[in-house]
Amino acid sequence: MAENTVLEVQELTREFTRRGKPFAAVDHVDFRLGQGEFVAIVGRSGNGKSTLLNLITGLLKPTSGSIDLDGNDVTRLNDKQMSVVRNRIVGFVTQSQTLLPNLTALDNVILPSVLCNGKTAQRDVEIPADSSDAKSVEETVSDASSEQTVDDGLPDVIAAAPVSKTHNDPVQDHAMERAHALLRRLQVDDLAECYPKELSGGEMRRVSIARALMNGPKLLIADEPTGDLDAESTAIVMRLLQEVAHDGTAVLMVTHDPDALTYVDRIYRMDRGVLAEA
Ligand SMILES: Nc1ncnc2c1ncn2[C@@H]1O[C@H](COP(=O)(O)OP(=O)(O)OP(=O)(O)O)[C@@H](O)[C@H]1O
Repeated sequence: MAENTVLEVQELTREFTRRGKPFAAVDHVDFRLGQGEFVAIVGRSGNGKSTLLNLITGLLKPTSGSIDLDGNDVTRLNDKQMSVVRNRIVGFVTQSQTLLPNLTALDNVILPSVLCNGKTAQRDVEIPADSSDAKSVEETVSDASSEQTVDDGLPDVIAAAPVSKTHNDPVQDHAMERAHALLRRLQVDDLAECYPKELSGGEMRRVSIARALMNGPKLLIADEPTGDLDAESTAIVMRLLQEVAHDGTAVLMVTHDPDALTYVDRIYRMDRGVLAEA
């Protein structure tokens, strides 16, 4: 793998079965992304874009092929090790809304830093063989959503999280400053103390982007990050993603938005599972 490569997928294939017939949602995809590159994938609905992102983030297992993420063979990591990778190396802005309802916008943004004890990715990350306590934001969100009575009490991992109210800890103070700075850059810092239900779709989306950037990921994956944003908010988000790439993070975005495409270095098209440069 070349020295500045953050992500390399080779011959990546994922088959599903529909009405008894197998088909490849992702079909022998080869793709490389280096530090600081900003790349978009476009393609009609149902052509395999989300499946590709879920494979890269280890949320889905491939049928065949390889995925190397910052020197880690994703297909060989166990679930706990993959959680560490997801938390420290990758920031993921998902298409659907995944903010935790019981945390303020600020605490949602701080959460990834709490989950990895203030360790961030812009340095070499060692993936421990036994990461028994590891949880990624995606798993925490999924744990929280499976709680029957969300309002009665938080799941342990959230309840234990030293969120923004706890002071006098330099690591937490630093996390809080960083979270506020990200919210400011996305022009939603005045909403820091609001709960997700008090935010519009576009505001929630911007808070989610701040959360994905909290740990300074080496790879930022964004699935339709401007989906519910107006032109002005789209420009704010895209300029931020451009700056993030300029600072060295590899950015991989799936989008249908022609305005968003004007900011990227390269565009790929996904057509029936096959990826090619547009
Ligand atoms: N778990 C599954 N089982 C069977 N088929 C699936 C499964 N997940 C996705 N598919 C199919 O795989 C294909 C690719 O789906 P995918 O969600 O990756 O498309 P997409 O390009 O991201 O679409 P969109 O732009 O609408 O989000 C679709 O035909 C979809 O129906």
